[in-house]
Amino acid sequence: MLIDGKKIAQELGAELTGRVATLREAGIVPGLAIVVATRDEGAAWYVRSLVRAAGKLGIEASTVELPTDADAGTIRQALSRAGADASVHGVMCQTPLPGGLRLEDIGSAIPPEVDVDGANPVSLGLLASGSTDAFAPATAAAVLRILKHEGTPLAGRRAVVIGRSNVVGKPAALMLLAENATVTVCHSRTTDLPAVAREADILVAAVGRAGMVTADYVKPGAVVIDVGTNATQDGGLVGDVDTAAVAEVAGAITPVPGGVGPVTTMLLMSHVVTVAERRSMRSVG
Ligand SMILES: Nc1nc(=O)c2c([nH]1)NC[C@@H]1CN(c3ccc(C(=O)N[C@@H](CCC(=O)O)C(=O)O)cc3)C=[N+]21
Repeated sequence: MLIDGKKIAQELGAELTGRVATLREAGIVPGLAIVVATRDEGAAWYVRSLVRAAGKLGIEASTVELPTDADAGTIRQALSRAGADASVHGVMCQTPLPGGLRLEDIGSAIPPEVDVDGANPVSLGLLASGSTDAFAPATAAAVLRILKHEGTPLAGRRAVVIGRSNVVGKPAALMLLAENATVTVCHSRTTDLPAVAREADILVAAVGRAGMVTADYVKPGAVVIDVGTNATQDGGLVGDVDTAAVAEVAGAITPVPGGVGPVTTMLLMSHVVTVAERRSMRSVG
């Protein structure tokens, strides 16, 4: 069975429209600032998608375009400036960053309160310690949202995450752990990866290698979440999973496109709206 991420995103969008309307009635316009210091086509696509989604929902999205040779100091300054703006409820920084910079190096400039894509190491630490105040990266949050939407049991079940990045693999593993799954995190040094993956009731693929996860990685009936967004030569998009082959074995699988991506976009919006709601509650007292 293919999981319809677009439909889940639409449901989230309908719920968000109501929450934004309530805020706007109180004179609050949720605002998202996107700092862009990359010419990466995937990032450019995502920025356009975010701006479009924000527009539909009544969220004010602004982009801060930096030169592609911007250094860490320049990016950090743009992030903290956006974070200090009272009309901004969410700040995110597009990756990949220029000059080999890592998101971990600049993410600490985003105040944790408005860190809607979980880029500040403090947010990851809060997530690890079980706090619900911090935001997980939207992509990792999308993995969990899809599993919950599908009613996939998590407690006591075996989850295997392939990939250990700070933006997907690690936070997704922490969130699965918080749901009482038994979690294994695999990576490039894992021995006999297919055998480990085959133990999974829930398999999350976040490696960034097109079609790497084949049918021999999958236990019959497992739920497979494909986080990969790999550009193909003809301008298309494929995941980390060989979807057609794995769909024959899996109980359910997210396609690419139309799986994790659309849910990610909506959850980023949802995080912005949550910050606006939190701030409005505080100002009421
Ligand atoms: N700090 C940061 N956080 C990110 O989450 C982040 C980022 N930087 N930089 C760029 C990548 C890319 N990314 C995508 C999100 C959704 C789709 C998406 O929704 N794609 C559509 C299809 C697109 C198509 O067909 O071309 C889909 O999957 O259905 C794609 C790509 C988030 N990224």
